[in-house]
Amino acid sequence: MHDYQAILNTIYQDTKNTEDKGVVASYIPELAHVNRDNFGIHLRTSAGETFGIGDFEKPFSIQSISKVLALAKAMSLIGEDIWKRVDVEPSGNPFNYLALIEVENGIPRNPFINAGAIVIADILVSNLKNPKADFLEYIRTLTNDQSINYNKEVANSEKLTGFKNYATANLLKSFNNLNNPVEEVLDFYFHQCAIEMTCSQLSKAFYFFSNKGSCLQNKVQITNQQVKRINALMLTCGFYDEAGEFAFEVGLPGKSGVGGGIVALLPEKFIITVWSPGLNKKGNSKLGMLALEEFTTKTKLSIF
Ligand SMILES: NC(=O)CC[C@H](N)C(=O)O
Repeated sequence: MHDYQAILNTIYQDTKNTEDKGVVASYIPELAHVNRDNFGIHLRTSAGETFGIGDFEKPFSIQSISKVLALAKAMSLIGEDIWKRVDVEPSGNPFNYLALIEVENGIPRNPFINAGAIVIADILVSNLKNPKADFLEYIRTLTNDQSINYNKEVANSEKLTGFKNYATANLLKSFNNLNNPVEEVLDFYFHQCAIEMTCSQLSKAFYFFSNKGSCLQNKVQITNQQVKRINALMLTCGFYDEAGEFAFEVGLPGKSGVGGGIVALLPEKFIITVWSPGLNKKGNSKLGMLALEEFTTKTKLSIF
């Protein structure tokens, strides 16, 4: 049995004073105000025990971490039909890379690069009655927490400056892989990314990926097979052109966001969430990667 609290404390102390903490994302202007010194780690075991250190109860912008929850919701709505519109291969390119869409005739490489996530957003806009309200409700149900909300300033900030995402959506539309108007899909996508959650709320939300598809309240959200697929995608595509490095150093399925959060999990064992807003060159949390590497090294708990 591991003493998780002691392990988290050690990792926090070891990592906190790293000199190069990376750079806070500023291409979404509203995110640039976040203090780079925030640092929190939270772990939830499958048995329901929880451990935390540092800023694990402070809300932050989950950004691309939301893409995993959006994919899970879309899979529960339309199942295997998703794969007619999005592929399941790692892209080896940055999350907002445009050229591949053109080369591959409008079928994004995977659901976690922006192009793929925008197609998933389109599926949710088509299949949810009140897309923004229903998606928020989904996350509140997964976590059993009504306090979770969108940060409208972050969503609007991205709407004003998200030229590359507009280009992506327009390109997808030109290949007939977007059924709804670009504005509507991106409004949903920017809100989805602008959800604010704490490390402990994210550990709760991702619980069903470590629990064969059943959430905290033991309600089945997606099938066991769908969970296997989503975890496989997190492992191969969750960190864009750094997915290999994350598997190599950490060895867990996981997902990052430019808000500086990373969630990773070991099926039927635990979910661990780290938040440190400074990013490395690939757009993944610098200290988050270091902390998770130390965690799986110390505990020897990885899928390998
Ligand atoms: N990697 C990320 O977290 C990117 C999400 C951000 N909303 C974007 O579309 O650019």
